[in-house]
Amino acid sequence: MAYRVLVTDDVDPEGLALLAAETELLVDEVPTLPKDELLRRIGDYDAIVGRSATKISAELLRAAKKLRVVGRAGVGVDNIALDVATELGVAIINAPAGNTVAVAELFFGTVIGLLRQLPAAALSMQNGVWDRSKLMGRELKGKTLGIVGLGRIGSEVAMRAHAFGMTVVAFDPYIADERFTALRVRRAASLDALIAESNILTMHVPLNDETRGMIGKRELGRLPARSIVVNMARGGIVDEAALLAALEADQLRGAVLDVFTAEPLVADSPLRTAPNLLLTPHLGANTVEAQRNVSRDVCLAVRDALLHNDLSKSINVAGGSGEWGDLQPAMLVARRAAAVARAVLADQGMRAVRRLALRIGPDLAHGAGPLLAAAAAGVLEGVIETDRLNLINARSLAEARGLELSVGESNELGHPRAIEIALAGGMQQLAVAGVAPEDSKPRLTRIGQFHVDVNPRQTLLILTNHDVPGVIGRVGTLLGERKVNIAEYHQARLAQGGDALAAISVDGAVSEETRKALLELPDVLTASVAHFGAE
Ligand SMILES: NC(=O)c1ccc[n+]([C@@H]2O[C@H](COP(=O)([O-])OP(=O)(O)OC[C@H]3O[C@@H](n4cnc5c(N)ncnc54)[C@H](O)[C@@H]3O)[C@@H](O)[C@H]2O)c1
Ligand SMILES: O=C(O)[C@H](O)COP(=O)(O)O
Repeated sequence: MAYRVLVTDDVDPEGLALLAAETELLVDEVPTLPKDELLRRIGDYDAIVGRSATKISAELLRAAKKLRVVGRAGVGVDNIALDVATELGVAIINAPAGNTVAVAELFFGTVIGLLRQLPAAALSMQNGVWDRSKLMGRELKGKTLGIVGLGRIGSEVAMRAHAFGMTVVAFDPYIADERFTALRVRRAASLDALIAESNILTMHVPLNDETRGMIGKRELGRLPARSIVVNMARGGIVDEAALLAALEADQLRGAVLDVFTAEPLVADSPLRTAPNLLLTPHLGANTVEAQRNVSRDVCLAVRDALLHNDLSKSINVAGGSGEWGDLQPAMLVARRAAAVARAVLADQGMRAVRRLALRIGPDLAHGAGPLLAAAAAGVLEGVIETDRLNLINARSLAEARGLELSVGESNELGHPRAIEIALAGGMQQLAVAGVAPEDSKPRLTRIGQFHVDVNPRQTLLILTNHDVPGVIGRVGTLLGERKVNIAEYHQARLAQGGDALAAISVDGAVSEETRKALLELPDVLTASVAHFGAE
């Protein structure tokens, strides 16, 4: 089956070639499309790859019935309706690291340009003028640089600032002290404290409800006299009207803006003629190297998501960034253990699951988010009507049905890569456990109190019976007569002559009629079937 990928917004050809090289991917490259045209065409596509110029709105996502992946060749995803994408199970993949250096270098280029009046100097030379006295500049050395947001770009700016002999201070409540120490950056106790000492204040945070309008009239008024403000992150983080007023009042030495509340900036914007304001048309990521990097990164991840269902680079799987190679078997165990627990409880009359508690061994602690999503998917599969149940939307779909989800690390599961799913509702509960060792196949190891050892392949039959001779033979004969092939048969009991449980892994499906026939056999007490969906 071929997947169709729509590419907009001038994405670098090196990444696109990686997509086009796959026979199962059909790539259509178009210029940035007007909203209505994109809306009309999007229904045909499994993936879209673009940059910030294409708005991936809620309306667009709801119209995109086949869409599985949105690839963003860059960092910012404020042009994408993330909540709706998550609800619909559409993976959002960006390229977070490829353009970091490009922005950091533009920061120094523009700030030095502003301090040394380079735009005015170049213009004067073009106009035949030679006037050095009007073009007196200032140095970076000895100035205090205040960085808001010590993430990828903020860090690269900090490292380079040391080379210029600057004092570097930053405000970022989400970054640990160790990182500040490693970068030799002093932590400001608050944004106000940072502002109070910054000769140059630069923003490197995402645009969100917390950061919109973060630097307004009040904050600009608290900067030391003759400071510089730089915004290369997103338009709206620095209030444009307040900045304009401060520049016109000669309150600041100057400012640099690379990003704007509305892009492209309208031709008659008052910002274009504001004094001491150096403007660039969103050039932060516009280097050959950065565009090549982000295009390659995002196209590889989009390819893997479409062709190999690898969602590890998707930013809307909770806690899911990073490598998932070692997590895949554990996710399979989590999903299948949850499906088994749900099937067994449903046959005991408990259909409305209220709580899902996941416990994981210490070696899986890094995968808590994706493993919880996998478990939620296991509880929901076959129960809810959706053709897009996946690791992206499973948690929100489960929570929307009133299911409480929790995850915790435990050393008491008997294996560092063990997984236990406990489902509860009403008075009933059941725990199903398994392991995903690094060197052997994933197994289910416990169903309720019964110790089993079975590889959860296509379908698992779970029978309880009296522990008397002859049951295994009768079950085997019945399944054989109905052409159900047994892959593994694991019988467990708590005590001789008591109740026993059989975990029977079979190829293909087991019909409801076969399940009922099993229940008719002497000494069989319950029969549950867990059909596992696609991995
Ligand atoms: N101009 C351009 O072309 C261009 C290019 C790349 C990135 N960007 C923008 O730059 C910004 C930063 O990119 P990045 O790759 O460094 O992101 P990042 O996620 O690595 O870093 C962002 C940092 O902001 C911090 N942060 C979040 N909220 C905060 C708050 N309220 N106060 C203080 N700190 C806060 C986070 O803890 C994080 O460390 C993004 O908005 C991105 O879209 C612009
Ligand atoms: O968020 C980003 O990566 C930058 O703002 C670059 O955006 P662009 O890809 O539209 O140039």
